[in-house]
Amino acid sequence: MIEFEQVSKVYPSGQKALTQVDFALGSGEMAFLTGHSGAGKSTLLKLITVIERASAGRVIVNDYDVAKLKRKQVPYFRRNIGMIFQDHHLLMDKSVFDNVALPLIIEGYSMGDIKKRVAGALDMVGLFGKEKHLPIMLSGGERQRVGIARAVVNKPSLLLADEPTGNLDPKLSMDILKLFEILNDVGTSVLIATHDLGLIARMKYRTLTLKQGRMLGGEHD
Ligand SMILES: Nc1ncnc2c1ncn2[C@@H]1O[C@H](COP(=O)(O)OP(=O)(O)OP(=O)(O)O)[C@@H](O)[C@H]1O
Repeated sequence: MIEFEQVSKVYPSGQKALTQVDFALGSGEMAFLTGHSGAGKSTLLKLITVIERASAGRVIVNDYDVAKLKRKQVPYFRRNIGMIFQDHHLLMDKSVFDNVALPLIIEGYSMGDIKKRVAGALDMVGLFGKEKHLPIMLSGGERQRVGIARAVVNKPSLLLADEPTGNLDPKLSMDILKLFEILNDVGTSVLIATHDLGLIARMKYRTLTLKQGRMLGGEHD
């Protein structure tokens, strides 16, 4: 599903973000990615989604060697990856329905299909009935769940989350992680970048640790 072979990333400023990183995330696996601020977590996720490209090494995602993807192939490649952000990146002037429907509209689904899938995604995150609300009318945890519904509405095989619980209290954080578990149970691969060691400790998943751009060898439960 994801394979990094000796991957390094140096930004044009000269800043080294990742150095010779090797790791693999298998199909259907769920893992945490952790490390101090500036360790390279966001950069690693950006290499997977081809927001950034590696300076050296090989990144393979869903059987694609991403270095070989042409710029115009990237949007198609990304359809199979759901992305969740700490600050949810919702369109604040659009309803919950419109926010969640966005990936399907871009992909050209029919309105009938869109309604069915959006309803299913909102049901899964416990927001059924809130389609017409604007994000401003929702709590922080609810907004985050709208972001999750949007990320999974087109049933991607891989879900990436960058500090998805950063602004949430422990109870809400746990609720969000339980949602990831539900998605993982139906076969979605999930990689969650987080600082929240307390959260990691409470879950029994593999943990990948970055330190100053290097992946530490020992993986622990
Ligand atoms: N666009 C960029 N241009 C130059 N340097 C960058 C850029 N993005 C990140 N960096 C640098 O690369 C290093 C890794 O940053 P990255 O955002 O991947 O870390 P992180 O582990 O996600 O940190 P945080 O937990 O604080 O979000 C840092 O030194 C950062 O300053």
